[in-house]
Amino acid sequence: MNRRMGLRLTWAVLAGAAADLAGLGLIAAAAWLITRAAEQPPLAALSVAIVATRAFATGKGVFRYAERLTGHDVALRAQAGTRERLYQALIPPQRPRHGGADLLSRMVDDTEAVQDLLVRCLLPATAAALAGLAAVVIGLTLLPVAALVLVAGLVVAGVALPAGTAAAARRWSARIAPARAALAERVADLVHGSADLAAYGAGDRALARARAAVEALASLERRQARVHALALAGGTLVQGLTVAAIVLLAQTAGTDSVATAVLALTALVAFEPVLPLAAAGERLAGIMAALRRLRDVGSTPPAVTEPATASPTPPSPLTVEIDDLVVRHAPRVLGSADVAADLADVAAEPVGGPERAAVDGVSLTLTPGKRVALVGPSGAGKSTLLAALMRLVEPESGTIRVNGVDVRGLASDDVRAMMTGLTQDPYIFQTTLSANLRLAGPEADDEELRQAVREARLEEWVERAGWDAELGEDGRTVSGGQLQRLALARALLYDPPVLLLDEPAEALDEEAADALMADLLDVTHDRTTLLVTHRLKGLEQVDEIVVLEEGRVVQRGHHDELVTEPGYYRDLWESEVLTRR
Ligand SMILES: Nc1ncnc2c1ncn2[C@@H]1O[C@H](COP(=O)(O)OP(=O)(O)OP(=O)(O)O)[C@@H](O)[C@H]1O
Repeated sequence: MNRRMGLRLTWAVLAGAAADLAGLGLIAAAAWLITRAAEQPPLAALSVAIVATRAFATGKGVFRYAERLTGHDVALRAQAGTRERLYQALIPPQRPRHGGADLLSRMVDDTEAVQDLLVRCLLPATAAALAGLAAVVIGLTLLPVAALVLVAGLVVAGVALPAGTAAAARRWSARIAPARAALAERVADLVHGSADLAAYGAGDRALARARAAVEALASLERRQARVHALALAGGTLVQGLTVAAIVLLAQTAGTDSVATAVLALTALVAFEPVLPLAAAGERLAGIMAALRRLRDVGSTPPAVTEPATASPTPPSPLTVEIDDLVVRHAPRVLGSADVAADLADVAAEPVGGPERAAVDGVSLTLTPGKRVALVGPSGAGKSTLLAALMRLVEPESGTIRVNGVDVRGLASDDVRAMMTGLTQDPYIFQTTLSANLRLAGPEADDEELRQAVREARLEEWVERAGWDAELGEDGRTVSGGQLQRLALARALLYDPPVLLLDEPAEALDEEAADALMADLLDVTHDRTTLLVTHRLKGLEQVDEIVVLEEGRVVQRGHHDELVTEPGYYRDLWESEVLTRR
């Protein structure tokens, strides 16, 4: 927290405390005024109390307004700062530890916890402590033993009860968080899987499971609400007992009626800011869990380490040399990190043993204008190799050099400016078709856009739909083939010195895929390209074909050589030829 925030927070605390003190003063002055007035003294004897009562009444409103204004100002600023830091923590590619929904909840709910920490916990607790202190001082001046009773009551209601509610909330959240996560999963299944559930008549069963999850959560929440209500009732009981004890003590000590009234009413009012602390204690448990989750996102290490001082980007033309590269993915994490954080003690467990290397000693050279095709069965490590080239994963060993410069010495953004292209899961944004393309070329003119669209064989659709057609989130309003071609057009528009293409013909029908591959092999002529593909037709045009299996290069060469060698390539080629007949 910087100095200005600290200052704003101090003002908010002071305003809150002043409002509570004014409330206390108002009751003390009013109690004195009423009881003294009953004794019918001359009016002059009451004038100070009358003015004080008015001043306290006005002051209470003004200070409360000031507290709300400054308190919310400081809390909203703190929340905005937390959100900004979270965004910044998310910018560098990370190991995928949190899913989209989980991150969204951290972004929205957990950052609100920062606001609640200040507005609902820290400010009220400080103001309540100051008001309590003032009430005790008033008590000490009138009847010290009553002040002691007041201290005891305030400590029970303001410290013991909130500590109890915080502990209970921690225990309850350990039971409620998994129930809530289970319900969220059931609802997500119902929403996203509605078409499949309807197709197989499984809707009723899924609904019954969701209802059971609702019931389980509701039952836990009802029990938690009972504990909450008991705690609040306990606070009010302590308040009543304290006031009764003070009145009794005052009467036993023979205190006059004016002082007794002041003592009793001051004690009553001193509890006002203290009683909500039981609810604040309960909220505090959730807030601490949210802050832990935020820290967890902030502490997620970036997927790759940036150099302390980045080397300058080598000038084109570029030669990329991959030498004995080994890439191993981090073990997958069991369950939602969110739930794990809520349970606090349940550490996120890696599933299974250490992962086998996804890329295991691959060497490959891309000279300017050379086209290399990477083929291999699913899970062979093709996309992982592309991810290593784009600096999205850190290799375990081996090197990638561009014109002799190790990519680890370059800023990862600079590496991606040199080597990038079509990724395996392209994302289509909820905006117009042309804006989706311009993502890869904000400066591109209309002719460049049209050329990229032509090269990706997207012309017909663009003509039909129009450049301003609004596309749905994640490309939900476009077909799989259109989505793939749009992403390809993006890559072609960006036109990096080394073009990486991950299965460009994926999700297209045979004819469209053949046509796209033929065009692609045309447009990549003389472009340095690394092409991951499952289709072998046309690969006789590329300079080298590398066959990967279980992360290792098992065959490499030209199409004509590979179709004569027994192995994955020849088998795939034969089955492709057979299906084309
Ligand atoms: N983010 C990840 N975390 C952990 N393991 C991963 C991750 N991504 C891929 N893997 C694993 O690494 C191995 C190689 O995966 P990769 O996606 O590179 O294969 P691929 O050859 O591109 O497969 P496909 O042709 O199906 O796309 C697989 O065993 C896969 O399960």
